[in-house]
Amino acid sequence: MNYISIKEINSLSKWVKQAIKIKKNPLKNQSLGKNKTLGMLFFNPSLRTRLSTQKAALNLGMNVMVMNFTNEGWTLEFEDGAVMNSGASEHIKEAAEVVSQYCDIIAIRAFAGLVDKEKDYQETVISGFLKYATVPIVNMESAIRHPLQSLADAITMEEFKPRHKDKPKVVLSWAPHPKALPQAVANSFVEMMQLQKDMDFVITHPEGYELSPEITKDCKIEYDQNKAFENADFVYVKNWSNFNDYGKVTNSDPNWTVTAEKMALTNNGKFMHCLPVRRNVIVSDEVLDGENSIVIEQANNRTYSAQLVLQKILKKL
Ligand SMILES: NCCC[C@H](NC(=O)CCC(=O)O)C(=O)O
Ligand SMILES: NC(=O)OP(=O)(O)O
Repeated sequence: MNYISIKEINSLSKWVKQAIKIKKNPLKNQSLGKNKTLGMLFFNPSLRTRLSTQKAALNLGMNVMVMNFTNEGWTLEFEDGAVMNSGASEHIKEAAEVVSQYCDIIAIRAFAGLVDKEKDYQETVISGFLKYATVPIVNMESAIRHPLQSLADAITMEEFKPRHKDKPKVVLSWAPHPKALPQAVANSFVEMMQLQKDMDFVITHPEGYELSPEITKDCKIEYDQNKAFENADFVYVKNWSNFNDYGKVTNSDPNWTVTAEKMALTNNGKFMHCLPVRRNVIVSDEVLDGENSIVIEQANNRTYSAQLVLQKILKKL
């Protein structure tokens, strides 16, 4: 079993219940991972993913090895048949096969390059590992998906959803950012929302900032952010760079920053963000530090989302 996309989940509600059970007693399965090794490979920075996934593995009694490819690994070649006479020192074929001999599970973080849309949307790095590794692969944010994040988001919404309402309203809102960021978090959030049975979902972003139509499919899009926020129970905020004008920042309108005035339009809505977040660019201090901000608990749930995934994989080894 691999965990590449939220689509690996057969029943989201069951997985969320199981994760909440793990959260109540995280050390219950400490012998499950005994003598098993998790290898975590990072091609980009991380705080939450690195520590929560490691913590999850330790809760299961696993050994953990972490490697940063950015400064410490050989530059990898991903193209079959490549003549390797320039930058890359090692082909993914050997690298993935070798790492598989040391690890029982390999977890990978490899962001989008945001230059070549086709390459990013083909998931070159994670697909290379899937092709050549001989052990299960876990996605710790790939070019286009961040499924450990969106599972943690689903856990968090279950914990904080209003009990009296049949169909909570959830808004995914774009917000400005000075750098070009990947679409992965937003994509996986959308895919997770498509698995939710009883929630109203709307995406809001400036015109021209549409996500991949293959991912958003039948999702409701509202270009008026204020309208989208009306009566929302959860406001999930994230910047992404332009998908059509690929990887470019074509809008940095500060009117899209989430402020207390905007949150006042919601149904006492909870503020969510995957973190790290740029204060007073994505969201005002007032909202982020306010009592309806659930970003810290959201980050806490990363441990239980990772632990559930590792637990399921370990049981199948
Ligand atoms: N893993 C959570 C988000 C990671 C990444 N954010 C960032 O790179 C923010 C960097 C900055 O704000 O400088 C993203 O958007 O996919
Ligand atoms: N949310 C998240 O994935 O955080 P890191 O990038 O710090 O791991």
